[in-house]
Amino acid sequence: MPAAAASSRLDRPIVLIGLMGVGKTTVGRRLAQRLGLPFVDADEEIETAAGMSISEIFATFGEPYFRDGERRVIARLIDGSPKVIATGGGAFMNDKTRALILDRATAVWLEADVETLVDRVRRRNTRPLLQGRDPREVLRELAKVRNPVYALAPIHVRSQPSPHDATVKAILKALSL
Ligand SMILES: Nc1ncnc2c1ncn2[C@@H]1O[C@H](COP(=O)(O)OP(=O)(O)O)[C@@H](O)[C@H]1O
Ligand SMILES: O=C(O)C1=C[C@@H](OP(=O)(O)O)[C@@H](O)[C@H](O)C1
Ligand SMILES: [Mg+2]
Repeated sequence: MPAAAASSRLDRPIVLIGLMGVGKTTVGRRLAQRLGLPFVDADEEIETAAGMSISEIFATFGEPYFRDGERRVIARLIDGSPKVIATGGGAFMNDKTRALILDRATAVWLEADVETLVDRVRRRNTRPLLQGRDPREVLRELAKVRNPVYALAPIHVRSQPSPHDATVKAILKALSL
């Protein structure tokens, strides 16, 4: 791609979407470093704004309240200035949030098979949707419902096995950067 077209990719925020454990937060941070752009994790922003963890928000106010806060936070983050934004796995499922991302950002769907995700979510057991349930079963169900919606993103990248930098490289290639 010509340099001008490639750099226009960076005029808008890059937004990572995909299932829990695929690497949006960790890979997003490294991608931002590599591009010299700010990095923001939407879940962390929500936690800071609420003064509570995601689990506490779900337990105290319920998922619909969280989704509304998530939509408002992402709307604020997509302010046009170039940056890398990692979303939580459910953000792109909200019609308004998705419309906003597709309209004002470059959405990158990071995908991995369910067995890889199960292995990765084991490392941090704070995700409320996985509490008290078999993660494999939940992730299989979510993949079935969500993957066709994630597929609306213009860019699709398979998460590579460690090191994370291989995934960063795959994203840069897909973005022609
Ligand atoms: N490409 C990768 N290879 C190996 N482990 C990874 C990779 N990407 C992410 N991980 C690991 O998987 C776990 C979940 O990653 P995280 O960034 O929190 O995912 P998400 O934000 O999509 O839920 C973390 O322990 C992270 O280090
Ligand atoms: O898939 C989801 O609905 C969720 C994913 C989580 O973020 P990660 O995808 O970063 O784990 C977090 O937003 C919340 O637990 C809900
Ligand atoms: Mg995350």
